[in-house]
Amino acid sequence: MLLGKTTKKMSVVSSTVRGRGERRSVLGSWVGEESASMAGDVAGESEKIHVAIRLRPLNDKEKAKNDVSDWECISSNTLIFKSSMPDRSMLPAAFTFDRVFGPDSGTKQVYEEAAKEVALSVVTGVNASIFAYGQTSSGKTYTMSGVTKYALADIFDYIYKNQEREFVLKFSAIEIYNEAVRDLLSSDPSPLRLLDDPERGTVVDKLIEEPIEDWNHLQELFSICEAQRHIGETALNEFSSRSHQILRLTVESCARDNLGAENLSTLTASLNFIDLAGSERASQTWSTGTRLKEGSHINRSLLTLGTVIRKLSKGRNGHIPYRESKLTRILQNSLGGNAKTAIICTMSPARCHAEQSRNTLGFASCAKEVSTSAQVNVVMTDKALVKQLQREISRLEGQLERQAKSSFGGTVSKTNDTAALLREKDLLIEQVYYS
Ligand SMILES: Nc1ncnc2c1ncn2[C@@H]1O[C@H](COP(=O)(O)OP(=O)(O)OP(=O)(O)O)[C@@H](O)[C@H]1O
Repeated sequence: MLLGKTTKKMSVVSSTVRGRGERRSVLGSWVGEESASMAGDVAGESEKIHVAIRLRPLNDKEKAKNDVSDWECISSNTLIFKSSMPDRSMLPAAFTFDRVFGPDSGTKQVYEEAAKEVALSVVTGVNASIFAYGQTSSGKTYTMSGVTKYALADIFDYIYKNQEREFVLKFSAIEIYNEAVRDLLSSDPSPLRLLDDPERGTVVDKLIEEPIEDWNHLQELFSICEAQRHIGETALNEFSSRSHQILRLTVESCARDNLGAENLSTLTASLNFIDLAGSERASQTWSTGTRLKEGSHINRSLLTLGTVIRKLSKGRNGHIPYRESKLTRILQNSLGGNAKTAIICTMSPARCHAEQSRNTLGFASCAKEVSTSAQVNVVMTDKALVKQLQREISRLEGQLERQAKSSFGGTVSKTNDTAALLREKDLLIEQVYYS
C-alpha cells in the first residue's frame, strides 16, 4: 500500500482499464469526498461474510412419508436440533448465525434482514454478492428469485430518488453446467473461456453485457435466462437446477453536475446473484445417466467451494484452491476479496435430510468466519487522476520537508519513515508519468 489508512482519502492507484472507448484509471480503495459521503466507512475494511439460514416448511413428499421436522429456530439467530436420537447425542445441537429464519418467514423478510444492505452497497460503488447454498430441494431458487426481485426493485427505487446522479446499468448472466461456462443471454450454447486479466482477475471471454433500458427490459432478460438455464427432474425436486447460475448487475454512476467535465469520476460496482446447484446424494435423487453426471459435477464443484471457504475461515495462510473449479475462479472476489458478501443457506427440516442439513450448517459455520474487504471503486479520467496524484505528491513533499526540519539528531525510525515517504512519492510520480 502506498499510503496508510490514516488519511482515509486515497491509498493505492491500482490499475488502468479501458471503458466506453476511453482510457481510464481505477483507484483501488480511494474514497473521494463524493463517494465517502455516499458509502460511509467501507473503504478496504475487513468485514465478515453475512451468513443466514432459512429453514423451509416440510414439503408434501416429506409429509407423505410421515417425516418429522427436526430443527427449530429458538431466536432470531439460533437454530437447534431437536431430535433426541441416541446416535446424535455427541453432535452439536445449537448453531448461531447472523440471522436464522423459520418456515413461517417470507422471502421479503429474508431479503430485508439478510441481503438488502449488502445488495444496496452496489449503488455506492461497492461490489456485492448474494449466494444461496444448500442441498437439492432445500429452497435456493425459491429464495434467490425473490431476493433478486426485491433487490432490483430497491436499486431502481434508489436510482429514481437520486436524480442528481446519472446511472448506467448493465446485465450479464452465466451458468456453469457440467463445468462448462455458458452465456445465458446468448442462443449460442458453446462454452466460454475464462481468462486471467491482470487488473480485473478472472473474466469470462466474450460474455454479453447488455445495457439496461428500463425495468421491463430487465424482466425480459430474466425471462431469457430462466428459459435457457438447465433444469431437470430428480426424485427430490421436479424442477431441480442442474447448473450454478450467476446473474450480474453492473452499476456505474456519476454526479450529473460533473457530466462532460475533464475531471469526471465514476463509481462502478457489480452485484452478483448466485443460485448454486444443490448438493445431492445419488441414493436419494435416484439419479442415473445425464442426471448422475450432472450431480457428480455439481458435487465436485461444491466440494471445492467448501474447501476454499474452510481454508479462508482459518486465515489466508497457504494455498487457497480457487483454480480447482470454474465456480471458485469466477467468484474469487466474492470469497474473501473486494466485495461485500451475504450467504443464505437453505435447509429442509426433515429428519431424512438431517445429515445433509448438518453439512450445510458446517459450511455456514466456516463461511461466517471468512472476511472480505470491500472497497469503493472509483474510475477516474486521466486528467482527474493526474490532479489527484499531484495533490498527493504535494502532501508527501510537505511531510518530507517537515520531517527533514525536525530530524536533527534523528533516530533510525525517522530515517525509515523518510525512506518510505520517498519511495511512495517516487511511485506516485511514476504513476503520473504513465497515466
Ligand atoms: N421457504 C419455502 N416455502 C415454501 N415452499 C418452498 C420454500 N422453499 C422451497 N419451497 C418449495 O420447495 C421446492 C424446491 O425448492 P427449490 O427448487 O427452490 O429448491 P433448490 O434448493 O433450488 O433445489 P435444487 O438444488 O434441486 O435446484 C419448490 O417447489 C419450492 O416452491
